[in-house]
Amino acid sequence: MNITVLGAGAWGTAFGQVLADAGNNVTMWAREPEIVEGIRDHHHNGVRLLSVEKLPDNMTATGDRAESVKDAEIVVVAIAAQFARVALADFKGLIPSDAIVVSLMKGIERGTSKRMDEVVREALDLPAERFAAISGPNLSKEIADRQPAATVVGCVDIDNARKVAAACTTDYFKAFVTTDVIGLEMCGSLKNVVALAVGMARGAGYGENTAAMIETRGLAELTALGKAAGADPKTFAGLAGVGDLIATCGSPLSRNYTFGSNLGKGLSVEEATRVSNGVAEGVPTTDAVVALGDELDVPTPLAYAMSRVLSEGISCQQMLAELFGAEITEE
Ligand SMILES: NC(=O)C1=CN([C@@H]2O[C@H](COP(=O)(O)OP(=O)(O)OC[C@H]3O[C@@H](n4cnc5c(N)ncnc54)[C@H](OP(=O)(O)O)[C@@H]3O)[C@@H](O)[C@H]2O)C=CC1
Ligand SMILES: O=C(CO)COP(=O)(O)O
Repeated sequence: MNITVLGAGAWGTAFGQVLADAGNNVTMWAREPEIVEGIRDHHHNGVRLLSVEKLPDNMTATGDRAESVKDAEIVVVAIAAQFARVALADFKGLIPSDAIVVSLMKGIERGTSKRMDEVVREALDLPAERFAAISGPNLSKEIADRQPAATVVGCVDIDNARKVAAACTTDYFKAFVTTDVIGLEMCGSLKNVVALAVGMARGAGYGENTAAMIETRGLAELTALGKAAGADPKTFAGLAGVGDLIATCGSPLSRNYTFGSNLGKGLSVEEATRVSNGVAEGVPTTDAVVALGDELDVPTPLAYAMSRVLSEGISCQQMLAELFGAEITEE
């Protein structure tokens, strides 16, 4: 198939390699000429994915929007979530009317509290059956190294989910399918907030018990919010839920975990942002989760505590104290 990836960041590029390994013709669209030339002329992304020396031959790049998508059967969006709406507006009318649009993004839009399925569909005026989300424990560097991994493709039209899954299946990358798009979106976005908190506790020197407490309470919070938003609770026990929590909350390869860890070590939000190796989606998503919780009448103590860390600079100890009320409650 002809597949275009919009955004040649770490995951966009690594996923582009998966698609190329699966036998597709892959075109990367990037706005930076240095990245376009690197991929097109040298099969290398020296800005965002240095660990891969040579990207596959069936992978090229362009900075021209119309050219990038003109023959695309699948268009994959891998742009930092808060910029997806504005970036996609420039592609409206250019994407072939039968192409499936796939989002790799894990975030909630600040200001609107909308999930990426909502943002992408609104920006491109796309019917639900032509939208798919991909989410799972997918740390980009490990997948770029072709380590075995799995993910979940979600689309309300299961045949289209299968089509996308087939297009990204290789001997090291396995894709499952679901119709629970909302569940995938909620899992991927909310686990980043949990990873910030776990990273912060780790950076402050706390051990396994504290990490397990935050991950478990975080899972309960994202499950409650997801259910209220219309997700299938089963999704939260799968690869995109527990699976991604384990990967992201346990690895320094995660930008969210590392961002939190730097806060726990005493860096300010500005300092942690400066040293971040790519976008830490949990940072802008935290406030959006609190707003969504208010909207859906679901308590979000973890997201609220992290929002106070990010806006008021409360300590790790204060953040953890915020997770629980004074009264004794059932788990
Ligand atoms: N890295 C990972 O392991 C995984 C990431 N994800 C998700 O995938 C998404 C992308 O992540 P990743 O590739 O790693 O992030 P990076 O930080 O490496 O890259 C972000 C990408 O967004 C682009 N971008 C930012 N602002 C704009 C804009 N205004 N217009 C156009 N493009 C823009 C950047 O372009 P430029 O280079 O020009 O700034 C870059 O291509 C995120 O939502 C993330 O949560 C999901 C699973 C795994
Ligand atoms: O989503 C991810 C792994 O599944 C990547 O996490 P980060 O965005 O924190 O690096």
